[in-house]
Parts: sequence; C-alpha cells; structure tokens
Amino acid sequence: MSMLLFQPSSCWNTNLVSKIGIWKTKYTINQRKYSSFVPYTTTTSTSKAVSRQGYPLFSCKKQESTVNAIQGEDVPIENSIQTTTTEEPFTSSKELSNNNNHQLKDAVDPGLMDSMKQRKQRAKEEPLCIVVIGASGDLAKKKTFPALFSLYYHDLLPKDFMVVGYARRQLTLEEFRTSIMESLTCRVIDGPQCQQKMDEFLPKCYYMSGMYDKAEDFSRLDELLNNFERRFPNTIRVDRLYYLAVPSQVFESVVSNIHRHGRTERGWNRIVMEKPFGKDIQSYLQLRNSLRHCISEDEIFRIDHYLGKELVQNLMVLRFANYLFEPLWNRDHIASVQIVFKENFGVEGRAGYFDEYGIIRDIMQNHLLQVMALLGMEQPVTLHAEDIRDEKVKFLRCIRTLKASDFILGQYRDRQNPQRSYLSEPGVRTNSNTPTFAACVFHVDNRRWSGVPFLMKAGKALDERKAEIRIQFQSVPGGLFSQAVSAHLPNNELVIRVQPDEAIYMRILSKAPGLTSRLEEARLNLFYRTAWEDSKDIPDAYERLILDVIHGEKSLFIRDDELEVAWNIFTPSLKELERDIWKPILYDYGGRGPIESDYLAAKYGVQWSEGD
Ligand SMILES: NC(=O)C1=CN([C@@H]2O[C@H](COP(=O)(O)OP(=O)(O)OC[C@H]3O[C@@H](n4cnc5c(N)ncnc54)[C@H](OP(=O)(O)O)[C@@H]3O)[C@@H](O)[C@H]2O)C=CC1
Ligand SMILES: O=C1O[C@H](COP(=O)(O)O)[C@@H](O)[C@H](O)[C@H]1O
Repeated sequence: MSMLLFQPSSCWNTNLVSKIGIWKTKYTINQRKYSSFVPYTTTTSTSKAVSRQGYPLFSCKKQESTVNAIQGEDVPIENSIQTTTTEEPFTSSKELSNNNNHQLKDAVDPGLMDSMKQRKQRAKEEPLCIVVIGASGDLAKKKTFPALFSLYYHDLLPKDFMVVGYARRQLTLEEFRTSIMESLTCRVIDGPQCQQKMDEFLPKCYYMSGMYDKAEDFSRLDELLNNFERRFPNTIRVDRLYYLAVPSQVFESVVSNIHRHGRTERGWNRIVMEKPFGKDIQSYLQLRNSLRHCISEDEIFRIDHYLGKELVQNLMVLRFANYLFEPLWNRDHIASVQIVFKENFGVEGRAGYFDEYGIIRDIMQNHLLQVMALLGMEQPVTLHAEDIRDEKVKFLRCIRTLKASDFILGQYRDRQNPQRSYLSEPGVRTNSNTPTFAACVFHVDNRRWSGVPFLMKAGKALDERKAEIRIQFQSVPGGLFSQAVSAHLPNNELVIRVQPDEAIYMRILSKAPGLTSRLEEARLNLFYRTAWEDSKDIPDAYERLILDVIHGEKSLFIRDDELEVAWNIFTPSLKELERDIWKPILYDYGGRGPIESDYLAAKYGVQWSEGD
C-alpha cells in the first residue's frame, strides 16, 4: 500500500493525495447478500478515510461485536456475517466528495433496515414480562413506569405483557398500583382515552416484595412470571426484560439471582442497568467480571438516558447529515466547547444514593461525557451500534486523564432556610464532602481537537433547570467592523439546548435594520416548539430507550469498553478529590454556583455562556 501524505490540515488537497479509492464491502447475513462503499486514502498499515481537512473519518476494521440476525437468536457477527472486500479505485476529488455525500444514506443499509422491521414485528407478537427491580424508588416512579405507560398508550408494547414491580418495601397490590397511577401522565392530552388506557394498563401491573440477595424470593418471582407465560403455548417465544432501577451496589446479587432463578428458556432475557456503573475503574471492572459469569454483553443494556434525549440523538444528524457544520468542526474554527447541566432543586429524598456518588459520578462521568463523545467523535462507518460505539471509544481514548486541579467543586447550602441545605438532607453523612456542583476542563489530544478546551459544568440547586451545549467559534480576524460594535466583536456561538424547550440556534452578528451601520447580535433559530407542530409530543428519553431494549437495538446504550475508558478518565481525579484537603466550596441554593468556576474558565480564556 502506498503512504498517506501527512499534510497540515490547511494544505489538504485531494490533488496531493497519491491514492484515493473506495472499498466495496460485500457481506452476507444469513444467506442474504449486501454491499456498501467506503472511500479511503491509503496508509502504510490500515485503510483510512480522510476528510477534506485531513481528519480521519473512519478506518476499516474487523467488527468484533454481535448483531441480531434476521431471524432467530442474537448471534456473534463472525458466525453470521462473511465479508469480502474488493478495491475499486477512483481518483477525482469530485467523485470522492460525491461519495461522501451519500455516506449516511448508504450507511442505513436496506438489509439491516429489513432486519430491524422484522425484529419490531416479532417484538409485538412475543409475550413479554417486564420486571422493575427497585420499583419503590424515585427513578421507577418518575421515569420507568410513566415511560412504560406511554409506550402502552401509543400501542408500542407487545400485545401480551405483564409488568412486575419488585423491591424490599412491603406494599399491597393496591398501594403499588395507586403509587404508579399517581405518576402516570399522558403526554398527549386527550383525557377520556388516557383514563381508559390507564384503566387497562394498571391491571397488568403486579408487585412483589423481596430481598435483592435472596434466592427464594427470586424463585417466587420466577413462579409469578411462569404463571403468566403458561398462558401461551410452548411453541410461542416469550421474553423477559429486567429493569434494574437500584443503585449499582446491588447489581451483582440481583443479576446472579436472575441468572440462577429468573431466566426464561423460551425467548430472550435482557437486563437494563442504570448508571453509574460502579464508583471508579476498580469497582467497575470488579462488577463487570462478576456479571460476566451470569450474563453476556448481548443481554446487558447499560442505560444512559441522555442518549435517548431528542437533541442528543440529533447531534449525529446535525454533524453528519449537513454539509455546513463538519468543515468547521475542529480546532481551526472552534475556540471552546461548553457542556452544562443545571437543576433548580436539590437531592430531595435521594441522599441515600447521592451522598455515596456525588455530582461527578451522577452526571459528568456518564451523561455529559456521552454528549461530549457524540460531539467530538469522527464520523462512524455506518449507523450500526458497533460502529457508533467504536468511534465514541476512539474519541474517549484521546481525552487526557483528569487531575483534581482540573475541577472546582461545590456544595449547596440555604442560609435562609437551613433545612434545605445539602447537609440537612436526611441520609447525608455529617460533614459530608460530597459535591453537588462541579466544573471541570477536558483536553482532547488528537488532531481535530488539540488545544480546544472542553468545559463541563453540572450542579444541583442552581438558578434554573437547563442542559445545553455551547460551541464557541474563533473570533473574526481583521478589524473591519471594530468601529461598528461597542466592545469587541462577540464570537459566533452554536447553542444546542437539550432541555427545557429544545432548540438549536446560532448566535451571529447582523447589521441593525435602518439608517445605521451598527452591528447587533442576532440569532438563526431552530426552536422545536415552533418548527414542528408535534414537538410537544417528543417522547421522554426513557420511552425511546425501553423500546430499543425490546427491539434489541443497542446504539443508544453504553458498551463495556466505553465505560472502561470513561472511568479511566475520571478515576485518578476522583481518588485525589476524596482526600480531605479538597473540600467543596459552599454556594447558595438557587444561585449560579461557586464563582471559582468562572476563574477556571478564565484560565482558558473562556467565559461560561449564560442566558439565551
Ligand atoms: N432518580 C432519577 O431521576 C434517576 C436515577 N438514575 C439511577 O437509577 C438508580 C436508582 O435511582 P433512584 O431510584 O433515584 O434511587 P433510590 O434511592 O430511590 O433507590 C431505588 C430503590 O432501590 C432500593 N435501594 C436504595 N438504596 C439501596 C441500597 N443501598 N441497598 C439496597 N437497595 C437500595 C430502594 O428500594 P427498597 O428499599 O424498597 O428495596 C429504593 O426504593 C441509581 O443508580 C441512579 O443513578 C438514573 C437516572 C435518573
Ligand atoms: O441521572 C440522573 O438524571 C437526573 C436528571 O435527568 P433529567 O432527564 O431530568 O435531566 C438527575 O436529577 C439525577 O440526579 C441523575 O441521577
């Protein structure tokens, strides 16, 4: 193979590249043949596709993961897919760019779309038992049951299903049904039908009180599920979905009991786990090893509900389905990136969990890091789960390990109403140093992002509830308009507001209308509320994710190696920060958080962007 020319990105020019080609990859899935095209320029070792700026788009590599075969069980990819690769060289840059334009279209392989359709169809027909472990908790009540109800409301659950809540708390069936009814809301407001649907849904819900580490209790649970499944002839497949809405310290015993006493032999078993998965790299690896004796990677669905949020799902579309953004998406044009999560309430009854974990493990190591990976990764080869997750892992591996000094930590207190202070929450340890606020800065050591600070901020009990991404572009060179604005020219900014009130907008400078030459800041807006009539019907992230579990679709779930890299980035700093010298700075309930986070940003020449 010939050499890739290592040109500085600004000099990249298709005329200078010695060899451009296209891989035609043919593969067969369960006797059906498909092919796809992958453009490349050649390197000494592997074949790499390179963007116009010289950033690698993707590289051809063997897939190690698994896919669902068109019919039947999940099977390892090696067993179901045979690939042959032929090289069909072509040389003109026009052809290359044409081919790139079709990348996403080609990526949605018609064969695999068929397979997804069939999986969906099959999922509707197979009776399903859904078991929510930790059914007495906050997540189950606020998110899991409402999402299940909404799926039922929209006729997306299988024809025959049962939902079983399981937790240690003693609840009668009536108490349980009342508790879930209280939080079942209809996204679509059409009263009578909603009530009717609720009346149909609730009788399908059962409750069982049991311990997480007692085999007998799981055998009782199994019996309850068997009773339901016996209603269907043995020739019909029946499936089981276990949703673990409990803290990760009980995962091991729960999964081991499910493995021994809770599997169905008649269909799939899938286990959904909530973040955070462990507390650091060591506990994660230990958890992973012990779970491996009981369940396969195929059966695990590690949920990070931020991946199910509409705007987070839109990140890849924004970047890779538009021509506009990708050429600017690099260090030559972007000055900084900010990823911010704010909540205007405290831990409110969840201290038992939160005090053990803190805001870094609760929000940053998972939700915000996932968002950052989607923002920073290269274009995946296809939209298949494994290709997307491969790219996320590659990007995460380029992030420099964090140090304690990269962080500012805070903890809220309420001087007017001390009862609302974090330390007064029932369940918080006396003098706890657990942070409820953190700001930090990441450095990404790769060609695309070197030198661009990625700032992250997450906090509870702040001034508003908001999650957003802000991409600040470089300042405009030259002084052409310096007379026309009062201070310096503000940089362009792309804002992706994940919640509330989903929006994507660009802050630009514009001439103020009229007989003036004054420049003013203006916006190019995509407000979901006004752009799409049915935007009020945006499903909750959990609806999308639970549906994906039922369909066996994994692209919005976290793979084990992603998690390993994520913990590697955070673990050394978490260990350092747990030493007593790193006390969180107290900040006022309802405020902006510690001012020190502004100084941290200033160190990198950045100001946290606020407001709309
Ligand atoms: N709440 C939320 O909005 C979100 C939560 N999550 C994640 O979901 C998981 C559960 O969260 P959440 O529902 O808020 O937590 P909860 O504190 O409400 O715990 C859920 C249930 O687990 C049981 N439980 C709690 N602590 C322990 C313990 N130490 N040992 C054994 N059982 C325990 C309790 O049930 P019982 O005593 O009856 O057995 C409790 O009702 C966490 O991992 C969290 O990170 C993720 C996203 C959002
Ligand atoms: O995972 C978690 O997320 C919620 C915030 O979720 P959102 O969808 O309402 O933004 C957070 O409150 C909780 O602490 C955390 O565990």
